[in-house]
Amino acid sequence: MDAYLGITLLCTLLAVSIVFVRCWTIDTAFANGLPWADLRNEVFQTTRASLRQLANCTQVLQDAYTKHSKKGQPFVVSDSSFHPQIMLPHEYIKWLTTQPEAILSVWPVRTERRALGAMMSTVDHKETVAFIDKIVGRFLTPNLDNVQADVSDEMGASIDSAMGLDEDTWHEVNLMQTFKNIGDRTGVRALFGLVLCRDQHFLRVLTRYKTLMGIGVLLSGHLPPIIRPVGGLLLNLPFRIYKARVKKALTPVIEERMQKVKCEQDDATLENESQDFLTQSVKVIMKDKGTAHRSADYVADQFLVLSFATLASTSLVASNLFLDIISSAPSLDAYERLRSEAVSVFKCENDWADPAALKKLVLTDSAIRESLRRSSIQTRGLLRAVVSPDGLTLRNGTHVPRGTWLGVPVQAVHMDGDLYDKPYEYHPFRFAKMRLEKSVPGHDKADATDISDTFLAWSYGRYACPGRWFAVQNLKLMIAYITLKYEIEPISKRPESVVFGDANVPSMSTSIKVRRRTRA
Ligand code: HEM
Repeated sequence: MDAYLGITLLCTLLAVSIVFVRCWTIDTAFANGLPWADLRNEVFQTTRASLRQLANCTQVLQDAYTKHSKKGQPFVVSDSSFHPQIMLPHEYIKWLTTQPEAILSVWPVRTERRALGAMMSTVDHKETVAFIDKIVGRFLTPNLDNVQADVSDEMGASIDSAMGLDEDTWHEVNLMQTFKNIGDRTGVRALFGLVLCRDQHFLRVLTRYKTLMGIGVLLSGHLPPIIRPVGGLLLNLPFRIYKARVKKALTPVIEERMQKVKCEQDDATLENESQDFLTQSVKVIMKDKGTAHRSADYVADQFLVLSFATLASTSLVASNLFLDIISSAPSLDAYERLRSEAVSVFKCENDWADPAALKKLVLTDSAIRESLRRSSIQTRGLLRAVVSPDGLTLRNGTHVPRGTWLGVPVQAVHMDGDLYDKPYEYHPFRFAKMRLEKSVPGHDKADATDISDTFLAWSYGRYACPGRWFAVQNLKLMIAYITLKYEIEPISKRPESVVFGDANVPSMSTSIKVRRRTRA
C-alpha cells in the first residue's frame, strides 16, 4: 500500500513538474534560426531571458537592435508572457503595416497582450474599438476647433488648482499626480461637459477606473499563461467595482442627453448647442439606423473605453514633456523660448479659443514631437499576429508559423543615430529646425501629429492613434498656459523612467518645484 502511494505521489510530482517546465519554457524552433536577444548559455535560458527583459527591456531591445536590426536582420525577444516576439528592422515597418488583415492581424495581440477581451467583458472589444475609431475620427477630430474654448477654459482652471496660486514661495508638486489631475479634468470637460468635469465624485471614480484598467491592461498581458487566469481575476475584481461606479454616475447623464436629443429631433427649434463630445456622439448614435436602438448602458460602455484611451496616455506624455523641457541643456533656453512664443501668440482672452493661435505655436509643436520621440511611452509596438494558416515568409526569407507575433522596438528606432542626430539628447526645437531645411527628407512631415516609419509614438499605418490631434491640442494649450503663468525650477538630471515590459513611464515619485509668476 505504501509503495503504491509512493509511486502515485512520484508520478503526480513528475506530471506537475513536466507541466510546469513546459509552461515556463519556450520552444525556440518556431523562429527558424533567427537570433535571440539576450539568450545566454544557461539552464532555463528562455525562461530566464523572459524574466530578465521584463524590467530591462530598453537595454535588451537596444542592444539587439544595434547587433541585428542595423544589419537588416529580424531578432526574437523573449517575453514574460512566454509568447516571444520577432522584432523587425526599421526597413520592414511599411511592409508590416500594409499586410492584409487575413495575414497579419492586430486583434489576437489586443485580446491577449492588452487583455482587452477580459477588461471589456461586457462589450465586444473589436466592435467597441471600431465604434470609438469612427466617432473620434469622424466627429471629435473635425470638431476640435469647436471644443477649444472649453478645453482651454478647463486647462487654465485645472492648472491653477493643481499648481496653486501662491506667487511668493516655490512649492513641490508630484509630477505624475499633477499632470493626471490636469489631463483628467480637461479631457472630461471635452468628452462629457462642464458639470461632470467639476463633479469630484465622478472624477475620483473615473480616475480609479482608468488607473485600474491601465494596470490590468499592462499586467495581465505580461503574465505567464500558467498564472494568467488567477492573476487576471484578481486584477479584474477591483476594476469591475470601479467600472460599475463610473457607469452608475454616467448612465443617467447619457439617458438625459438621449432624451434631449430625442426632443430636438421632434422639434428642431430646441436644437441644443452643447459642444461636448458625448452630446455630439449621442446625436450621431441616435441618427444612425445601425445604432439608434442602443441603450444608455451600451453608450456608457463605449465612452468608458474612450475615456481610458483619451486620458491614460495624455497625462504620461505631459509628465514626460515637462521633465524633458526642464532637464534640457540650459544653453537651449527651452522654457523661456516656449514662453516667448506663447506671449507672442496669446495676446488677449479670445486667442485661447482661436484655432489659428495654436497653428502659430511652431516651437511648442516641435517640443511635443521631440518629447514623444525621446521619451516614448512604449518600448515596442506595432505588434501583429500571423493569422494566415500557412504562416508567413518574412522579407529575409525566414518562414514563421501561424500564431507568431511580429513587432518593432519603437524606442530603439527613435534612438537610431542614423535617423536622428544625437538621438539620446532632448532637442526641443529639432523638428522646428527640420521644417525649414527643405533639402532634408521628411521636412514637410515634422508636425507633432505626423506619423512616419521613423516616428512611431502614434503607431503607424491603419491603426495609428486617431486621437492624436486632440492630444496635441491639449498639450499645446498646457505648455502655453504653464509657461505664461508659472515658473518651474530646472533640474540638472532627468530622473530615469520606469520600464515594465512594453511600457516606459515616468517615475511616480518624481516631484517638481513650481511658483506662480507675479502679475505685472
Ligand atoms: C499623447 C497621447 C497619446 C498617445 C501617445 C497615443 C498613442 C497611441 C498608440 C501608440 C496607439 C496604437 C496602439 C496599438 O497599437 O494597439 C493608439 C491607439 C488609439 N488611440 Fe491613442 N494616444 C494618445 C492619445 C489618444 C487620445 C486623446 C485619444 C482619444 C481622443 C486616443 C484614442 C486612441 C484610439 C481609439 C486608438 C485605437 C485605434 C485603432 O485601433 O484603430 N488616443 N494611441
